[in-house]
Amino acid sequence: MSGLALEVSELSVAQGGREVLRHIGFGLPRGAFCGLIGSNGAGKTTLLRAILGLLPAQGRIQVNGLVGYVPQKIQLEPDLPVRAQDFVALGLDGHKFGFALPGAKRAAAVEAALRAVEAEGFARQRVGRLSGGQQQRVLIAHALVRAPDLLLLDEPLANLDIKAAAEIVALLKRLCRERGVTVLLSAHDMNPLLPVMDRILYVAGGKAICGTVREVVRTEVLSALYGHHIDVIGVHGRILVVAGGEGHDHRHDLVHVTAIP
Ligand SMILES: Nc1ncnc2c1ncn2[C@@H]1O[C@H](COP(=O)(O)OP(=O)(O)OP(=O)(O)O)[C@@H](O)[C@H]1O
Repeated sequence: MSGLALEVSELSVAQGGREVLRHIGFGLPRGAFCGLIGSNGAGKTTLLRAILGLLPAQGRIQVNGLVGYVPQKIQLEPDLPVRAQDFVALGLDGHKFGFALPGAKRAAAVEAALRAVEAEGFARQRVGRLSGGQQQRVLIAHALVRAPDLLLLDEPLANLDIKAAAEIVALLKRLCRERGVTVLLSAHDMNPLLPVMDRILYVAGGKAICGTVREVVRTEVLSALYGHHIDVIGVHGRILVVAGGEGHDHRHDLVHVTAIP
């Protein structure tokens, strides 16, 4: 059996008639924590949706196991009469499961997923009334309840404060370590992920490069990816990735990084 949880080669994906990703390829080892990093519009959501088979794509995508997905920006109404534990149980009813689990097994699966994200304490509260960080835990438990091998998360740290984001990152890292789950998590800021990333998958200009942070976050590597000069600069214990060049749109190209491990 392959030691890879996900293998992608020669993948091209178009959105609205435009090729957003062009001939990208990478592999993720089982149990790896991989940050999918890129500016807004770089194609992170497109890649995750292609892996899920939700978008037509050219090339090869092989997922070795079951996939769980935490989509971007779910809005949960405060008055939605659904408790956190009920929401997690809905994860068992996905069309791919095909049959209903008996009650006791169902309850045990929900309980295990809630425990994995340390959400037992608010399991009986209405999901729409939980804090952003608590809701994110419930969304992860919803994706975890079928015990996926590969967990895809689309910008799960957006809208969280630094502490809540760090807690989510730590619990995801624990899932990698203790359960061998492979995590692919998209973010426009790699900063909060630096302490945990085994791999970084950096997307820019329709291309992608995958490796360790040390291998990828380098002036020459990112310059080649962007197709113009990039500086990776250390400032006050942080590292800035700065894109320059005449006629280039600078708005999204400053990425703050605390340290290269
Ligand atoms: N349904 C669609 N129809 C047409 N173009 C689309 C569609 N969805 C996305 N795009 C375009 O594809 C490109 C990649 O979008 P995508 O959402 O994958 O980027 P992203 O890296 O996830 O960015 P963000 O962080 O802003 O979500 C963008 O230029 C976007 O405008």
